[in-house]
Amino acid sequence: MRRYGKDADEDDIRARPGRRSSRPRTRTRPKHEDAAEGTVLTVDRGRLTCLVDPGTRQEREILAMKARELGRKGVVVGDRVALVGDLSGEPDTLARIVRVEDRTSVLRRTADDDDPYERVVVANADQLAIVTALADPEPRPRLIDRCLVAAYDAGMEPLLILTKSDLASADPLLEIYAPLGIRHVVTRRDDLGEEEAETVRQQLRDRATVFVGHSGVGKTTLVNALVPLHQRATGRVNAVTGRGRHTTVSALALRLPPPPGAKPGSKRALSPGWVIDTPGFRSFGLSHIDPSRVILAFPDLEPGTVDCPRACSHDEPDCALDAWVESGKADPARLYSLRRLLATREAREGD
Ligand SMILES: Nc1nc2c(ncn2[C@@H]2O[C@H](COP(=O)(O)OP(=O)(O)OP(=O)(O)O)[C@@H](O)[C@H]2O)c(=O)[nH]1
Ligand SMILES: [Zn+2]
Repeated sequence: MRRYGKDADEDDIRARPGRRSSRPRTRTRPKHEDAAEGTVLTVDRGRLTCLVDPGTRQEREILAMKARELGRKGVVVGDRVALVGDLSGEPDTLARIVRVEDRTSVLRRTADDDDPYERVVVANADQLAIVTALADPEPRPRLIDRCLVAAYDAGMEPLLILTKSDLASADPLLEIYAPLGIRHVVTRRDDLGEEEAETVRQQLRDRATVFVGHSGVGKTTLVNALVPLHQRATGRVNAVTGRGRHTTVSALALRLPPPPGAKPGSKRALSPGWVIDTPGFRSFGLSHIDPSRVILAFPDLEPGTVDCPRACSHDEPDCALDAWVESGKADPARLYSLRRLLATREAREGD
C-alpha cells in the first residue's frame, strides 16, 4: 500500500483545523545528545509510559512527562520520543520528553462531526483493525465505512476483524466490502485458542495495528487472546473517572508474543508486531477528512480525477470519474464504494 501520511508536524492534541499552515515552523532542536530513544506506550493524565532499549537486556518502561520546551505539541501513543533525566525506570522517577520525532502516520478523529477540534489518537501506526461483531451488537456498515475513511485519510491499511461468528454469518458483510479488497479475519470467542490467535497475529506481524471498535464488539476478548500475558483489566470501576465495567480508558500499545519457533534475539522475535488498543467508541467524527487524501487509497481511480473540476467532491455531475469508469478504466463497483465512503463524511443520525 502506498504511503501518503500527511505532514504531522504541528499537531497539538487539540488543534483547530485549517490554522496549521499559518503557524511558523521552527526547527530549532535543543541539544540533547545524551537523550535516549523511546516509544510512547500509553498516556495517562499527562504521564507517558515509554519503552526504552527494546529487545535488549536493558529494556524497560519509564514514566515521563513532556518537557516545557515542547509547548503545546501533543505527544501520543506510538510517538517516538527523545528522553532525558532519570532514565532508570525505577519507581517514583520521572523522565522528560524533549523531542518528538517526525511521524510516519497520524490517526485522527473528531469527537463528533460538529466538533471543530481534531484529536490525534495514535502516531506511527501502519494498520487500522476495524473490529465489528457479526451480531450483538448488530454490525453497522456505515460506522465501518467511516473507520475506513479515517484509515485511508491517515495512510493506514485497513483490516476488518469480524467477531462473534458463532452468532451470524460473515458473508453479507464481506460481500459489501469485496470491491475494496480489504483483508479480513473472522473470529469467535470459543475458538480463540493459541492456534487461532496465531492466525490472527499473522495479519499483525511486523507492524503496528490500531484496534478500533464500538463498545461490546468483543475487542477486549480478542486483544486478551492475542496478547495473553497482558490481560487488560475489565470490570473494574475507575475511582477517578467513575467509568464502569469493561471500559477501556486510554490507548495502550501492547507487544505481541514472538511467533512460534522464532529464535530469541532474531529479528522475527524482536519485531513481533504491536497491538494498539483504544477505548470503545460510539461515533467516529470525520469533519477533518480531506477527500483528496482518501482517493489516494484508490490508485485505479485517482488518475481519473485529473479532469475533475477544482475541489471536486467526486460525487457531483461534473465529476470526471463517471467517464473514467464508463471508458473501462476502472471497475464501477470501485467508484460506487468510493462514493459511499466519501458520503459518510456527512453526519447522520446515529453516527
Ligand atoms: N457469542 C459471542 N460473544 C462474545 C464473543 N466475543 C466476545 N463476546 C462477548 O461479548 C461481550 C463483550 O465483549 P468485550 O470483549 O468486553 O467487548 P469490548 O469490545 O472490549 O467492549 P468495551 O470494553 O466496552 O469496548 C462479552 O460478554 C463477551 O464475552 C464471541 O465470539 N461470541
Ligand atoms: Zn471528481
